Amino acid sequence: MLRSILRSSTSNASRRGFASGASPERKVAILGAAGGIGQPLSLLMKLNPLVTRLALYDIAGTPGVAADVSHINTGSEVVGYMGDENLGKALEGSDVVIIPAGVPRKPGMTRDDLFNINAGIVKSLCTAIAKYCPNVGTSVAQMALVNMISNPVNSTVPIAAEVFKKAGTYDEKRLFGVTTLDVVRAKTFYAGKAKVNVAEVNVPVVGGHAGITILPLFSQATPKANLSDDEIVALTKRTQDGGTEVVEAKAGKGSATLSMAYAGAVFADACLKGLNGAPDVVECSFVQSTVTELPFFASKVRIGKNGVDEVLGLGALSDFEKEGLEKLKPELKASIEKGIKFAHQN
Ligand SMILES: NC(=O)C1=CN([C@@H]2O[C@H](COP(=O)(O)OP(=O)(O)OC[C@H]3O[C@@H](n4cnc5c(N)ncnc54)[C@H](O)[C@@H]3O)[C@@H](O)[C@H]2O)C=CC1
Ligand SMILES: O=C([O-])CC(=O)C(=O)O
Repeated sequence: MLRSILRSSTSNASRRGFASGASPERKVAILGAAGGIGQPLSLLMKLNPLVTRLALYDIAGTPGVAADVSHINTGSEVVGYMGDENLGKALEGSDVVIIPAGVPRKPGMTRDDLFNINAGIVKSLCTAIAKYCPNVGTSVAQMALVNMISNPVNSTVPIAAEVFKKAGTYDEKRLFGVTTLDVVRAKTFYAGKAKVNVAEVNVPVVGGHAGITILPLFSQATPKANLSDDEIVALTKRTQDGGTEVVEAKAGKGSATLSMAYAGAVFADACLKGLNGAPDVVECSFVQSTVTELPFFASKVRIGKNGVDEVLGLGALSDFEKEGLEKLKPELKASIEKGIKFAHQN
């Protein structure tokens, strides 16, 4: 896996940076870098050759994580920042800001049960991003690409959007909810059931990032396989419950961290490639959208030099997927509205 990230990131085309002919300097900041996701994600971003500066921020523990990661003999410079007073320095000049800050679930909790704590954390971090991150090297102030991992993603992304709107820095092309782990799981589970090479599998996952709002489109999965309706129903449920499967297995010690760090690294790598002008960078992500009547929705997104180049449509859906789409809308709508309301009232 590590090799595949490295290989994909070190192809000659990526390293050349396409448009400029030289690999551009890229700063990545990780907020929540000392946590269960943050630490392995810091490691994976240190291995990414598209990164030249890595800023590791947390309220505690980052000096140790940064010292440790900084000894790895790859090209990027690593700096740890701890405490609110250093957040601005961590953020300044960032091209991509990844946010895995906040509390994880325990068995019996939903992602929405994290709202009360994580909404405030995300709001304060996004307020700082709006203040410190507009890149100043360009004629137009441009926000960093924000990769939101903190749950509940269905609400934290709308919160971020409202914070940026209030600050006058909102650019809908630059805000991404990270739903890559749903795709990673869908690929793994499909490959196992269909008995195909997992490295060749593609499965779009649309909707949101909680329970039934996670809608894998196995009818579009490639390579094609003749799976029964019952097998598709079971694969769909397992993908939707993938997070809970890990929460229960960890039995009170948190939620997915290692697979999430991998997924976060894949998504951040796609953002860096897009910024650098690589062609055809497409990943699923929860973004501002007109694909359905909901203001935010996860679907395939083409990422380019300014962030979202194009939000791709859903394509042909099976009857089972059409039903799943209608079923998820009320929950997703409520989660989005909850986030917006929180941002307005706090
Ligand atoms: N989008 C997705 O697919 C996934 C999202 N998650 C979510 O990611 C979040 C983090 O999960 P873990 O890393 O397992 O939790 P963790 O508790 O291990 O780490 C969270 C880190 O955030 C830090 N933190 C808290 N407040 C902060 C603030 N104001 N500024 C900066 N850092 C702050 C903590 O000090 C801690 O180091 C959770 O909300 C979890 O639900 C987890 C897995 C998948
Ligand atoms: O389930 C959780 O709480 C963490 C998460 O979002 C995931 O693993 O997909």
